[in-house]
Amino acid sequence: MPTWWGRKSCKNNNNNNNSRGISTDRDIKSCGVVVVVDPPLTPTRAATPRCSREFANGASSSSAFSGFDSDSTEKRGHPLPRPLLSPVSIHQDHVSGSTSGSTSVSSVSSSGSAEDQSQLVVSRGHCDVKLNERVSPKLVTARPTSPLHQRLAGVVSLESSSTGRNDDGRSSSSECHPLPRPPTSPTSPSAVHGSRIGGGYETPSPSGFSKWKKGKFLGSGTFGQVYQGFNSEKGKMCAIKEVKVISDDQTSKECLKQLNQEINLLSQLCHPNIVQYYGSELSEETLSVYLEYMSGGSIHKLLKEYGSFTEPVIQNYTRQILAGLAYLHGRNTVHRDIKGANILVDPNGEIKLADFGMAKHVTAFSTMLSFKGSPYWMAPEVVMSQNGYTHAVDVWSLGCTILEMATSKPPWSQFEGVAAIFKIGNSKDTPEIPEHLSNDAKNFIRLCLQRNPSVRPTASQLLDHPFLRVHTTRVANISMPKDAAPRSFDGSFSLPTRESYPGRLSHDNYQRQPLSRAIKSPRENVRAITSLPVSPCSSPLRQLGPAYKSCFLSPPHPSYAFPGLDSGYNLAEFASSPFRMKKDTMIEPSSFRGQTPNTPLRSRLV
Ligand SMILES: Nc1ncnc2c1ncn2[C@@H]1O[C@H](COP(=O)(O)OP(=O)(O)OP(=O)(O)O)[C@@H](O)[C@H]1O
Repeated sequence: MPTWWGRKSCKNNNNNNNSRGISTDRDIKSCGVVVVVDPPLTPTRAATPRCSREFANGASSSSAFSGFDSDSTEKRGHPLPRPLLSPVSIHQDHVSGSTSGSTSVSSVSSSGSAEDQSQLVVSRGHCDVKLNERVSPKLVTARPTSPLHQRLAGVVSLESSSTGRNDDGRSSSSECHPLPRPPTSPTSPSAVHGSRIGGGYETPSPSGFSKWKKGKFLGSGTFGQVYQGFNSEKGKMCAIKEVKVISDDQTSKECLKQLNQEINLLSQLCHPNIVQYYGSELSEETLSVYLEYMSGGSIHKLLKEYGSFTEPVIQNYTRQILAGLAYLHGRNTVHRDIKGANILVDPNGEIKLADFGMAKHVTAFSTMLSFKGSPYWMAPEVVMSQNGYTHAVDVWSLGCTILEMATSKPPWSQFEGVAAIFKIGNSKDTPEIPEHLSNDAKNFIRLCLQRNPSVRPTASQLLDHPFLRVHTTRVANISMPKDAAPRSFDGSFSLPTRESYPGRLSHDNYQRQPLSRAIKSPRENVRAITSLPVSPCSSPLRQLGPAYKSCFLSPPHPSYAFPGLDSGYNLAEFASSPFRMKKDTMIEPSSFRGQTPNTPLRSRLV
């Protein structure tokens, strides 16, 4: 069994043995990066009764997105409507790699400074707080409007640097004044519960009673344990992600920071293909995050249990992953750790992106130089830490995840950690693509795995790819959520027309198809998608593809043909397309506009 399968065994495990074979700093430095091997976790103390408080999201701060990069958002303003406010903001580029999972790697930035700072900056609304002392519990209750849980702040013990400055150059302040509370969104789960949004901290029960009941253990991640959970007030299931709070343990601090980052980010997001955040609580010794429960577990787990997926399943999952990514990227956020283990599946085959501990907001002034994620899924530019990187890293990782779904293994899994990193970063090779996949699938994967990130298509563009465009709506009785359909820039649904892709109308593999009917409206497009027949082979685009030979052919559905649009993609044409992703456009303020889906917030209450 390849060593990469053994990754779980080294997470939060005292027998932390770095199963990926990433052995020494020296080895990795030789290929341009520094790998920090996990130290074993400090054994956790026995749990004490909960004295739970949900994080207040309510402290108002105009820099609600400051957790991504508060500096730039404050200076430039955020063109999107202000999202729900975040309790804790963390300058993530300075996340330590030192205690992350065995596959987490910290690189040397272009400036030559390793990003393994153990001292972190927490930004609290308007003021960045230098938190290097444990704050007394009395102080916590005296400042109920603060968005940051004071006790957590004390435990995480954060400070920016010895200079007292954040890495963005702004002074840290040890003062933080109470902020007015913002109006709450009626659609927000937290608002309804009155626990997190705008309500300040929930009054802790003297008995330590929590409405969230912890159930069976689901698994360990790099940053904590996950349990099944139950909301005793609402009677709904949830997943509980838990990290022990141990004030003097560096690993615990790192885990807390990652979890806070996840809270911060997830609380801003609402999309059918992104796991929903319900709330969080800090007990005496534990930070718990309550998330939408996905009973199917991860794609990684399904692959392990049932083997590789068939192409229609890959198609369906990929489409949903991309819908989530397009939404995320539309909010200028990069996931940075897309892989089977971080993509959850529900019993109906609905897919949700999870594990936002690595995610990062991209701003006009920052490109990312940190080296985070899982090596086998990492884009070359991440491995090489060259010139920063952008949303394209997720597209590369998606390509790797498709290969993972098709073969049960990530690309280059035959290589040990350092060799794999070298292969990704220093070779010209691209991962092997299985022969059994259709031409559409192969073409799609090749587009994702282009070494030059600037020619990789964006997630939104990939949603229009024939591999996904022609699809079944039901795979094993799976209904495709309408939000997983191609989403146009303004959040409405649309299918591509000749006008939208002027440069992509030919491909050797496909014949020009006759036009049948024009799609009249985005709504109609959605209906056209969701009412398609089940057979994946009915596509007119597949008539010359290998899938035809091995599948039962059903007649083409009229709505598969689009006016003036050929079926295929031409890699060269795509690369020269004006629609291809350019780094500059990723950070243009104008690109921020209109990408927030205009679907109403879903109320997912536990
Ligand atoms: N919302 C959820 N619903 C159901 N299971 C979940 C949920 N979130 C996580 N899990 C499961 O819990 C386990 C640990 O998840 P976690 O996200 O902590 O780590 P991971 O993604 O496996 O690894 P890493 O953190 O290193 O990326 C996984 O098996 C995952 O499938």
